[in-house]
Amino acid sequence: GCEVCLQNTHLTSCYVATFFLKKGEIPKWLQGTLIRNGPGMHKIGDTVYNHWFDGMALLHSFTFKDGEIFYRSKYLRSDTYRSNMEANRIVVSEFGTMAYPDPCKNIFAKAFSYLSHTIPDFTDNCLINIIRCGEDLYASTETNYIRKIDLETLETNEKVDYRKYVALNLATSHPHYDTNGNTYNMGTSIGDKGKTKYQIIKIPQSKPGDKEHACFTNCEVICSIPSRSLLRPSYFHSFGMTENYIVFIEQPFKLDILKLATAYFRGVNWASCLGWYPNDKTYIHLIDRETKKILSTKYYTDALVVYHHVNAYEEDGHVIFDIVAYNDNSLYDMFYLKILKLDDAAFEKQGKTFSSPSCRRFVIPLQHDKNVELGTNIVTLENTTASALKEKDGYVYCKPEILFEGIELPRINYDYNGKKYRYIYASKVQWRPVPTKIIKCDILTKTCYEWREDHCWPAEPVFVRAPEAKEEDDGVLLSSIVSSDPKTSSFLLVLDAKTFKELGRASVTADIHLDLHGLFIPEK
Ligand SMILES: CC1=C(/C=C/C(C)=C/C=C/C(C)=C/C=O)C(C)(C)CCC1
Ligand SMILES: [Fe+2]
Repeated sequence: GCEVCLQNTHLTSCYVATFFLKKGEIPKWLQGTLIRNGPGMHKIGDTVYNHWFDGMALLHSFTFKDGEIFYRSKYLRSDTYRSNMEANRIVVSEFGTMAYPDPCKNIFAKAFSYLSHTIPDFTDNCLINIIRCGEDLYASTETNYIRKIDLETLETNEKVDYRKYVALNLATSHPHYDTNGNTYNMGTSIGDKGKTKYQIIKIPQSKPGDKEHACFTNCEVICSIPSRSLLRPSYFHSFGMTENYIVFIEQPFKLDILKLATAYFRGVNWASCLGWYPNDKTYIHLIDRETKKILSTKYYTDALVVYHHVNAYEEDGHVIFDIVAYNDNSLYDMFYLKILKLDDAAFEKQGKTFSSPSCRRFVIPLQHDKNVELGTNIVTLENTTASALKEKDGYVYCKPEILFEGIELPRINYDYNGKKYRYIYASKVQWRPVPTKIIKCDILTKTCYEWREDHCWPAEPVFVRAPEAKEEDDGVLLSSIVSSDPKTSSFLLVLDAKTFKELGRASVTADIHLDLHGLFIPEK
């Protein structure tokens, strides 16, 4: 293991391994590849990144074939990776680390040339997720770049720049998909004619005979939402989508564009351009997918920070959405490597506490009687304590119901995305950001199943539906488990999603890295 970032830094080339130790049974119907992404290298030459989200993207995959599992891992060959390797030091800036490409040249001359561009050229170190656009898979981060990858070999292909097709400087790593194969994503357009706006885009499915990148050339802006503040658009990591609406949360965790434009010059990292405004409101925007318009009612809630939407759906004239939210912005600070490295005692002593995530349900009434008195709760749905109080001037103050405490990296059976659903699969976090358990939460009964084992750090659990699934939880849950004990190896865990019983596991000879997100691609 690596003393800097708690994981191996030696996987510089393709690592292919067959699992050597299998316990239990992997269902024969499970055919396909789980492909995942996350930071894997935090030291290059003598230089070290500051933040866990800075590490060079390391792809890995678990291929299931007739009850056997094959493992493969490979660093994403981004332009960033190549430049860093060639220089044998960090030369491209990442979220938490500012880098200067050429130390021999005058830093100020460099800074001025960056300033003249306002928005600097961001990294293509796509370390967060794997997304599907058309027929192709891409590694993604939150800048304007995504990198096409090969599912089978994990090789890196071309770089796609969203800006060539739509006005987007940042885009999320958590798109949505519909059953026709279209992809929906959201991002931020900065400084285009002085107008900062959020954009919802639709990347259409591929059709036979399509040209290369047809899905991007045919990409369509569904809706533009003006930012409340031109110089401080809200930061966002994901969004929600129901059958008829898109849910966008404009939170008081904001990106300062002037700070961003001068960060090189000032020698500070991108992370320092994010600001938390606890006295501001959090605005909830609902966008009608049919009319492409934002609903005029001004729904809002108290200041919060959200990264992951869990799911959203409509019921009896309400939009219901579940998110994992925090009371402040401490999460990104917790992932500085100097904090992650601390042992429990030192962690406690450094004073900063980690705002614990909670899964919150918001219930938004789409219509209400115009004559109801101010202060009335206009939620008419039963079985929820979430409320929406009518206020003057078209404002509605929404108060969530807390569904579950201490969960992150939520996943669902994606067949139920946008629909009424019952189960959330997630990682359970206690008072440190590294998860120690996998959990299944039943929203209906408010009960949970948990899986844990000593020295095990489980990754985000991915649900895969069984072939003839009848119920929402008919399927398996896949999670790669990193062992924090050097004597035991890492493994892939297969749980029965219904009972949460272990079906099987397969240990790998290679070190598995702690990752972020991924996708299961069924065998065609
Ligand atoms: C490089 C870069 C960014 C990168 C953000 C990243 C890499 C965020 C990762 C978030 C994760 C992994 C959250 C998990 O919950 C910004 C700030 C968007 C804008 C400036 C340039
Ligand atoms: Fe995420």
